[in-house]
Amino acid sequence: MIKQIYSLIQYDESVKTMEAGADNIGLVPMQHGGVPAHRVPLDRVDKIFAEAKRRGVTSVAIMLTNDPEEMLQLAERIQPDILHIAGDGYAADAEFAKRLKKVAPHTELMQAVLVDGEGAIARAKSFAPFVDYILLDSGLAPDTGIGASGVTHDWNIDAKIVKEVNVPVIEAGGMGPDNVAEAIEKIRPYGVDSLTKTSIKYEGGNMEKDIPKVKAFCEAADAAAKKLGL
Ligand SMILES: O=C(O)c1ccccc1N[C@@H]1O[C@H](COP(=O)(O)O)[C@@H](O)[C@H]1O
Repeated sequence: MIKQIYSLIQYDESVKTMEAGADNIGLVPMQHGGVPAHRVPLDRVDKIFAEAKRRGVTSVAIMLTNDPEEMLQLAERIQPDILHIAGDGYAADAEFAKRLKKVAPHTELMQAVLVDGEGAIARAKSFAPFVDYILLDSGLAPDTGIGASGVTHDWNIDAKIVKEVNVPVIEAGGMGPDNVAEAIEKIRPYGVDSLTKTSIKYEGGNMEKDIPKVKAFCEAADAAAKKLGL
């Protein structure tokens, strides 16, 4: 079971998050869009992703800008393992996937799908022919895009998507140590993702990872997957 942990900001907390069991680490490289306090300067992104590579941890860069040209420039500059598109006004298409391969040949593509009703099933299916992963998430906010809501959505829809879409699915949205096992049992995803419930949030939008909670999340996910033989 892949455990994907967002949103890393500092180098030290990134190292501790990897040590706590994260398989994928996600962050917001400096760009137009997203929560300002979460944006990471590119020289620090390089340092964090180099350490991830050294440890065999997958690096994920989330795109909250709605400008595909800015996304491609960032992908070319950063060369993340996965580019995660989650803006409120632009979603990946086949042409974008082709262009991404040209500028970042080793970068895989992950598209966030807002699960706001049964219509999410058709949306997820429409991305499947050209993305490497689908991430199912909750909450759409102007400027900050799909996710970071800290709330769950209808897991029955997610379970249908996992069965019907032939692409690995990462489950996100309000996931934490308290509910990750239940989500895995119900949805049977390829991976699970957590931000809010494994972070300490401060006034003004600043936050840091809560390392004991990251560890508890990873352990609970692994135990649930083992129990189910996943
Ligand atoms: O990571 C961010 O800063 C971010 C900002 C804006 C939208 C999405 C973002 N991250 C993604 O949202 C999920 C779910 O968050 P939560 O656990 O419900 O709070 C997060 O893990 C990222 O995939």
